[in-house]
Amino acid sequence: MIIYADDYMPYARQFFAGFGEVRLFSGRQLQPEQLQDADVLLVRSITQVNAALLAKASHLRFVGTATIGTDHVDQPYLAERGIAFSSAPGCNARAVVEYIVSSLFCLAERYQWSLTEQVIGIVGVGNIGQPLADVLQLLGCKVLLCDPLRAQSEPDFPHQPLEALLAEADVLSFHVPHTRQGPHPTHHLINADTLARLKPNCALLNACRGAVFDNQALLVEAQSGRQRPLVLDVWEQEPTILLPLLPYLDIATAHIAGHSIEGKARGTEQLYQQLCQLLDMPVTHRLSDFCPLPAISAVQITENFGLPDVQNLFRLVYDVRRDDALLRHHIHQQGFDWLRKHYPARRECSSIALYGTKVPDWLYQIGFRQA
Ligand SMILES: NC(=O)c1ccc[n+]([C@@H]2O[C@H](COP(=O)([O-])OP(=O)(O)OC[C@H]3O[C@@H](n4cnc5c(N)ncnc54)[C@H](O)[C@@H]3O)[C@@H](O)[C@H]2O)c1
Ligand SMILES: O=C(O)[C@H](O)[C@H](O)COP(=O)(O)O
Repeated sequence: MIIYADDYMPYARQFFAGFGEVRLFSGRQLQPEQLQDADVLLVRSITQVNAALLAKASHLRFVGTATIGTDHVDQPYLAERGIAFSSAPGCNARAVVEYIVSSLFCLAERYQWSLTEQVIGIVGVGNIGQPLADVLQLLGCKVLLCDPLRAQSEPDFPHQPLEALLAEADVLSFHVPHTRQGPHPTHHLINADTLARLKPNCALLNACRGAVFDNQALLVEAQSGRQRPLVLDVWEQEPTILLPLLPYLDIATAHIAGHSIEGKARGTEQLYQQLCQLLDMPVTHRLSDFCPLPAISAVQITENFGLPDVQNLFRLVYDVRRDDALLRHHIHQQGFDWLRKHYPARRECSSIALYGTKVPDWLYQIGFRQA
């Protein structure tokens, strides 16, 4: 069996070598000729998987993407060809939650907000939006949820229409897939019209897909003198991003919200498990076999620990300002893809065990580990 895997997929050889020969490729450079003998294709979000790419892949049985988003894969085409497909739902959801929480700490410090006084709207309440809402509620924030699809299938889901969030929220964070069709398309949900309906200082955060925000409309608004807090991890037309927007952003990063070591490696592990199932093979590898020890693995919490201290604890694990500085420093010389390929190690809260006789339960609920 020949397995083609993106060269930026951690532990691909370790997980997949038992199935056959693993060949690595560079995500944006993959050509149809390379896939002539491929049985399995494992990609990340930068490879467009469609009829053109797979034209010569006559042996292909399985395509996997080690990502949550699937907008780069033509799934109907795979189904037509009888090629099994799997994504990695939830693999890096924790990392994205921690990216947003870190961004909110940063905005709160910069603008001297009390987070507990902010109304935070979450658009898209799935594998990322729901735990984000839970964490923010544990931190004492008021949260409004918008997810019309969940509202349809779950009668008790506390859905508020987007209109309400636009009018009431002090912060809006988006966690939807990028869609152009269906009853609730998300393409350019934020555009000139919706921007005009927001509170003037409403902060906008996008860590889902670039085209959920009309980037040009953001630039026009910013250049007109209205400067709201803005956080962008994802951009239209990556890797060629709208550079004139950069000076107006509070936090700008290179589509790395989900790039914790755990998040990326879980993606590989989930695809490995899917392939084992498809081929009826036993699961013999686990992420814990490969994941390195974190640099800091334990913290002592005393009885004086309170809500205001959580920001310091959190910053021990992840501080989004590091990634913002990396983008601003390297984007002109090295570029967007280089930043993603050379992303420095980052762990999740679960890598830190908390010790102490009175560790508040909510710290574990936020994601830290029990010693
Ligand atoms: N920046 C990153 O590194 C990164 C990492 C992971 C995922 N993502 C992106 O985030 C997206 C969300 O991830 P997830 O795991 O939460 O996905 P999910 O499928 O679990 O949840 C998405 C939710 O959005 C809802 N939704 C769809 N259309 C909507 C609309 N018009 N308005 C409001 N809600 C709508 C769905 O009902 C669903 O509950 C992914 O599709 C992916 O594109 C980005
Ligand atoms: O959808 C996802 O899971 C994320 O956008 C993912 O983190 C993208 O990272 P990439 O696959 O491009 O490295």
